[in-house]
Amino acid sequence: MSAVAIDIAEKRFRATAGGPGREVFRGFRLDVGAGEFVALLGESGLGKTTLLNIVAGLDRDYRGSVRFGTVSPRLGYAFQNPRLLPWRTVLENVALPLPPGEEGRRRARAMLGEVGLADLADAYPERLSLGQQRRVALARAFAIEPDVLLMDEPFVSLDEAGAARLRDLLRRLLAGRPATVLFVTHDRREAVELANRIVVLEGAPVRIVRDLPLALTSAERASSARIDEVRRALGAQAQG
Ligand SMILES: Nc1ncnc2c1ncn2[C@@H]1O[C@H](COP(=O)(O)OP(=O)(O)OP(=O)(O)O)[C@@H](O)[C@H]1O
Repeated sequence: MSAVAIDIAEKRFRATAGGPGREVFRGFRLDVGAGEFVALLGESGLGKTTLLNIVAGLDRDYRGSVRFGTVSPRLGYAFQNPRLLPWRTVLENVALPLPPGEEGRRRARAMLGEVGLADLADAYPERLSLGQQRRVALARAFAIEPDVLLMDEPFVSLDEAGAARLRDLLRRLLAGRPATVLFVTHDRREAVELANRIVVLEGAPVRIVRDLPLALTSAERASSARIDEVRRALGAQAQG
């Protein structure tokens, strides 16, 4: 049984005074197996965020269904923008999805330690660099020990070294707490380094044009030559 079975018969945004209506999905299906790390690649404005929002249950205005392999799965969501609450401390931001009280704060503190930000627990988000804010967002997404983790370009706008450090961190976090991951990116290198399945999307409406399983060893993932080879194999459809 799939961990996530997505079946979107139709999703459209209605026309508003500011713009035309748009059909984003029609007859779209994607099944994700338990423990898979699926990278979703596709052009800007295609519908990738909309897809994650539908899976997360944040957007219910569509025809179709999203089914999960477990009853009441825990969903973690790392948004494109870290979306930290500026009036809450770093610790309070990580504790947000946890039950209130001392146990939640203890878990949030432990997560902050795992992402290397224990020292900043009492700071406010405005003091943090973008890379640190993204670490906090990761800590918050992992704090609930998610069964399914949705990630929307979580490392965009960082320099290459910063993004590489966060990719390492994500791998370490997942090694400790395996989850099924849907990871949106524009970056083929990032997809090849992280994923064990790459799904290339085109549209509109969104359709799957490549669905590539990747069984790379960690040594192969660290090899630029091997990564370039897979990037080429992905073809011209994917950017990055
Ligand atoms: N609330 C909304 N109302 C109307 N149109 C919307 C709304 N949200 C998204 N859209 C439109 O739906 C399409 C898909 O948007 P979405 O944000 O899902 O794309 P995306 O693939 O995630 O893009 P990017 O890679 O740039 O983040 C876009 O054309 C967008 O303008």
